Amino acid sequence: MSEFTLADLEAIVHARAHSGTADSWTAKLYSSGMPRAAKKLGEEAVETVIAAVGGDRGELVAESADLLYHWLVVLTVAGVPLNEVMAELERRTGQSGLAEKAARDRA
Ligand SMILES: N=c1c2ncn([C@@H]3O[C@H](COP(=O)(O)OP(=O)(O)OP(=O)(O)O)[C@@H](O)[C@H]3O)c2ncn1[C@@H]1O[C@H](COP(=O)(O)O)[C@@H](O)[C@H]1O
Repeated sequence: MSEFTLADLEAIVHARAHSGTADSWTAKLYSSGMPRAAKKLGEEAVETVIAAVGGDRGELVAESADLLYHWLVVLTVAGVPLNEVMAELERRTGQSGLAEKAARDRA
């Protein structure tokens, strides 16, 4: 099992985004701004869906990696730290998704 975490990848993305290096995809995408970064994220999301529906495990793993990487780039462009998303996920751990939806529907 890999011990590499999303926090590790976030640190790499931050460093590369601000590196100004010409041969860095991250730096290129970061400097092109949110519309381009978000478009890439959307493409990777669709490719992940296609892989999931297609039932190819290897493709699903590869597309999921593309998706998470591009999601971290979008968070970086937006200035949202991964930790903030993790805190929101942690906040939700006390409640089931169905209970949360029912509470919203009642409101
Ligand atoms: N995890 C990734 C990662 N996943 C995907 N990609 C790049 O994302 C780009 C777009 O992926 P696509 O599958 O859409 O490829 P494509 O179809 O050729 O792209 P388009 O021509 O459609 O834009 C490709 O250049 C991929 O190499 C990534 N680029 C970087 N990382 C991580 O970021 C680190 C720093 O990378 P650089 O910033 O490039 O140095 C790397 O060491 C990795 O850890």
